[in-house]
Amino acid sequence: MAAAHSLLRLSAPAPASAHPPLGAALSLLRLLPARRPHRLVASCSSALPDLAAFPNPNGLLVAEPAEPVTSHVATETELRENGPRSTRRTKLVCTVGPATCGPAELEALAVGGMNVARLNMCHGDRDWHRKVIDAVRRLNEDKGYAIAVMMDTEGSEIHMGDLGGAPAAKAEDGEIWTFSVRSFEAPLPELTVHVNYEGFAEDVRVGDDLLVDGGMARFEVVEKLGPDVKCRCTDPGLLLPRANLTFWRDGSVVREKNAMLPTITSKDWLDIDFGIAEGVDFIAVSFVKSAEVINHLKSYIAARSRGSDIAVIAKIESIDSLTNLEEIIRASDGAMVARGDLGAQIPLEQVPSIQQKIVKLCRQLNKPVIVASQLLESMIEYPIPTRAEVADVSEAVHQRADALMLSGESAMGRYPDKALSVLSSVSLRIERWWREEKHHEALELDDVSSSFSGKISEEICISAAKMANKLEVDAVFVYTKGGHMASLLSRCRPDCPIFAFTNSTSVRRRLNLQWGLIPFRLTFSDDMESNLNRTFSLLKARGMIKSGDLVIALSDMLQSIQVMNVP
Ligand SMILES: Nc1ncnc2c1ncn2[C@@H]1O[C@H](COP(=O)(O)OP(=O)(O)O)[C@@H](O)[C@H]1O
Ligand SMILES: C=C(OP(=O)(O)O)C(=O)O
Ligand SMILES: [K+]
Ligand SMILES: [Mg+2]
Repeated sequence: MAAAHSLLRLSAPAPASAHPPLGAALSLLRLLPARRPHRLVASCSSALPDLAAFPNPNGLLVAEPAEPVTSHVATETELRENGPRSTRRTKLVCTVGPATCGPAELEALAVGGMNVARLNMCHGDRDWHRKVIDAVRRLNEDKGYAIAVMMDTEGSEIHMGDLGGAPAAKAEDGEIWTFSVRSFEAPLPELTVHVNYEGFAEDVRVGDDLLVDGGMARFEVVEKLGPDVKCRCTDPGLLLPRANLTFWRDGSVVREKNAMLPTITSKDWLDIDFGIAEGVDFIAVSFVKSAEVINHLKSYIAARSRGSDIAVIAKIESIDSLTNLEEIIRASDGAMVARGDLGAQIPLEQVPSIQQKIVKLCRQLNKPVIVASQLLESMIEYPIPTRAEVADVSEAVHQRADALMLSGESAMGRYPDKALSVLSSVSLRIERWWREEKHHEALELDDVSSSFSGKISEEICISAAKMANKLEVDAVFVYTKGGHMASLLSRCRPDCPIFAFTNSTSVRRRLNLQWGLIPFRLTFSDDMESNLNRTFSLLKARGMIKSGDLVIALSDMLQSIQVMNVP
């Protein structure tokens, strides 16, 4: 194919004096690889088999939409109320559980700004999960939301059994409890709990500390009797059904044979099949230890789900993952700082610095990152958070994480909507503070792409983000087929909303997790003029932009940047 030059066009229909920083933007343009040849995508017709495509007067193929642009009710309301520059950039993930699985409760989360609904396969059966997925899809279709679904695998952690149906059990100081790998009929014998992991009695030693839920109750191993391990309670506390167990020796977590447990169990594979069949958007893999398991799952998904591209999120919560962090994140489509289990596997005081490291690494590698667990733990019971929780949420927003997650707060807490609204308002406030302080240029980003054309997209996005900040534009529009250009732009964290248009429904839902992106599914062409006009009218009709707004438009087909006022 003949090499063409990058299309680089800067059109400023308003007088330059109306935008004094324009000169600065022009100087930025010199950074762009405008003189380097690269391939120009000729036509998008082959990517639109379901559409009637016909030549327009310019000889370019224009596709008529087979379905209308998808709307974002919550975002539209935010945009109208706050103006485009001050919409929330940090995305919100809510774990759905008994407190929020009804249609009305789910809708309340949608109204509150939930971007992704998370299903934890540790709990509930597949029928229950199917009903929730259906309810989310119905909300999207009937009420115009764009909520993605994330399935989170159970993995092979060591946990207690169901307590024979009891809601909880209290362990008192000095009591001797039996932790046993034997199965029991309900009701369980007194002071006895079942442990799900066969090798448990072999792995522990007399003198080890046994922590329930990372320390909510603590025991010391005093005697081993075949399958039974006798333990003395040293920190009294409440034992909850299926509570997580870790045992510690000389100040670190013990991983004997349990280090050999598979990351994805046979039950997880069945759940994954279920997730593929139900068309979930993300699969979050618990207790990832290496990149191999991610690569394996990605090829499995590619072989089973033709076309629909499910993103794989690595949960960083196992001590073993910390030595392979970069390799794991490179292999994944995103990561989660799963502080619940992470904090039970490493000393708690190490969690904050590891969180910061993972968030930074993900941004360097252009992967979305979720900060999860106990952000607003006290709101499971109380209508307001602690000051310390607000500071924790602020820190995650300040670190520019893509998303924040609620667990028990939304799954089984008393105030799921209030917890979500705290995440939303703290995000907005911290983002505004960041903007006022003009912090956006802080992080220097290394190259992520290995291909030349990828590097061009990267440079375009970096320049567009700098221009957006300097010119204080109202929005960036990005037209992207596979979503890559949108994520590269989100990675630069520009100080304005990013409207991302893609041909693919699954790409659109995936983009929902990424910082600052407001994704739409829309069939578009190589003719930027027509794309712009159509999207301007659509967003104007929805009150999301207005005539005179200054915007930047990018396209990954033309690898172009345009600056213009909305007509
Ligand atoms: N699908 C569900 N069915 C019942 N309870 C759930 C469900 N999902 C979550 N929960 C409840 O919410 C709590 C917090 O959720 P999460 O943090 O995701 O799980 P875990 O505590 O197992 O790590 C769980 O301990 C459980 O009590
Ligand atoms: C998010 C986490 O995983 P789960 O809730 O599945 O234990 C965590 O451990 O922080
Ligand atoms: K899980
Ligand atoms: Mg976990």
